[in-house]
Amino acid sequence: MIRRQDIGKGFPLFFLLLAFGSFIATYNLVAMVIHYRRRESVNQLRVDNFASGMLKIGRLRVQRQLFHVAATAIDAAYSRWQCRIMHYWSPDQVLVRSWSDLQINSWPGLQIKYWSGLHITSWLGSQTLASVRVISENDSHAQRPSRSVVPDSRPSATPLGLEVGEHFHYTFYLWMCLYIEDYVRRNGCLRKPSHGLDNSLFHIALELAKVLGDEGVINFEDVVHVIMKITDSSGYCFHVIFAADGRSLPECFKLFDLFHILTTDHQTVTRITKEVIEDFAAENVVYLELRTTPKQNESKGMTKLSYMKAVINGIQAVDTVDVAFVTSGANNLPLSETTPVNCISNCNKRKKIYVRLLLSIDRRETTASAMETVKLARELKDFGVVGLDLSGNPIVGEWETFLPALKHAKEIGLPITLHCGEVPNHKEIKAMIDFCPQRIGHACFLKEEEWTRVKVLRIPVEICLTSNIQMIEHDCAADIYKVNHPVALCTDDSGLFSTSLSNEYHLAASTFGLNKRDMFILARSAIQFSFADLEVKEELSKIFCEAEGTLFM
Ligand SMILES: CNc1ncnc2c1ncn2[C@@H]1O[C@H](COP(=O)(O)O)[C@@H](O)[C@H]1O
Repeated sequence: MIRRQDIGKGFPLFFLLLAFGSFIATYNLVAMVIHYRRRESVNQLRVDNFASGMLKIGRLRVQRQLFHVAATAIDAAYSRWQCRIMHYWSPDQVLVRSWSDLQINSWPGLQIKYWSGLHITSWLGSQTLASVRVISENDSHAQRPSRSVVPDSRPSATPLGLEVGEHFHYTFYLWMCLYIEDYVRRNGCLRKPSHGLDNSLFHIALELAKVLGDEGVINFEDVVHVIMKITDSSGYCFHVIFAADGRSLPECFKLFDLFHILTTDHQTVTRITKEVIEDFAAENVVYLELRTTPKQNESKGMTKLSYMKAVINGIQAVDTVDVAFVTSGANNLPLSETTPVNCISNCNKRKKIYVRLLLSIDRRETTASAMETVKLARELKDFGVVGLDLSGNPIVGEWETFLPALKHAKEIGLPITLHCGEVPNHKEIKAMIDFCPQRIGHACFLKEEEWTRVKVLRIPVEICLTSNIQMIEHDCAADIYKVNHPVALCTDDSGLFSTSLSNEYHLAASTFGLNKRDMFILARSAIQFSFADLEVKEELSKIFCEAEGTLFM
């Protein structure tokens, strides 16, 4: 028999549960409304087929600044519940190629099966997620399934992450909260998982780093953390892979050094170049200024010239889009094996991308080596090389070392862009501004008076929002944008920072408060600051003109 007293005792608990239930229901409702509002506003900016392409942001609904990968090692009810919600909220699941060849070495036995991007709204908050399926070998399936045994098909209609099929023992949830960066660098653009791990050079980087570690060339343990940014947390979330978060500047340069050891053979250089261009073209980028440091590597028979030939071969190897990179009169140049690739025919059917190259002088170089790069740039002027860049670890090297080469470049009419103010070295910042380069990049640590001079001299600024998060924090980027100072959005090292140009525009839209037309104008204005010749600039203007008609009819 239930006593009156007991009923009285149960009441507070009942109300508590009722209140909690109502809270969750209200939260979900509000989160859902906010999510769809956001989604609508982003969809207003959707310009997937935008001929000029720079603004393709439809797929980006990323609000957070960091990139996390959380992994569940169990097929618990909680995970299932989350998967259900993930599935429910993801009418537009995206399958990003098969990752089935990936083996993550630091997790022996795991093989990624597939990946898909999702959006989740729950009491945990509204987030963009992705699910990665991996296969374990550490179980009754002692043999690693061969490719044919593991079909590459996308998941069936069952909610993602729920089917614990023959080979599925783990479900990974990726809290994909990408963040922003800026201009394009070849090695920094090594493909990352989001582009398909079959091709991931990060994967190769790990493999090769292991080999080099075994050979005693590097200390594997030192670099593996930088490559994978491993963070071990307890419980069901046990890993973070390929995270872009928290990589410090010195770590970035450690990674660059590793890339250089790993990728500095002709074949890899060609491959990376091709992939970078394809990735940008896939984003509808119509003009790509790719910068790279010509490298010498005696053990591989590599000279700065042969390095550049490998880059040019990479440009030529692109077959998914038409690439225009060779200027007229190229036939007399020293690269006899390079055939000009241009897209005159079929342009309406195939995407076309203009690719131009900037040769970087690394801050570790000597004056003589910098001078060699300038001469090479002049030699390759008709092979898409349009200018020079000074980059590299900002705490290494002296401005005076590179000055003679840069002065020479100026004299022979090669445009120059400088990594300026990546660290607060005001003596150098002043000298760089006084040099009056055609553009500066990064500009994270400029003082008020330095900004004033940049503005007075109208030196265009390459804004790399992801890479230079300080520019957002200190409102510099928004400030210079608002006063109509010439700026160009760039990606810096898209692979390293897990970004894309679309992502940069998306970020700029939220940082600067841009609407679709503002973004269009911002993208178009970059034409004048590009180092392309007049002919290309006119072509680009035409593309934008056509796009304007389509976009703002
Ligand atoms: C964080 N922002 C940055 N600041 C300064 N230098 C950077 C950079 N990002 C890239 N590089 C420079 O570009 C090289 C990689 O491309 P390449 O091997 O030349 O194609 C790096 O080694 C570094 O020197």
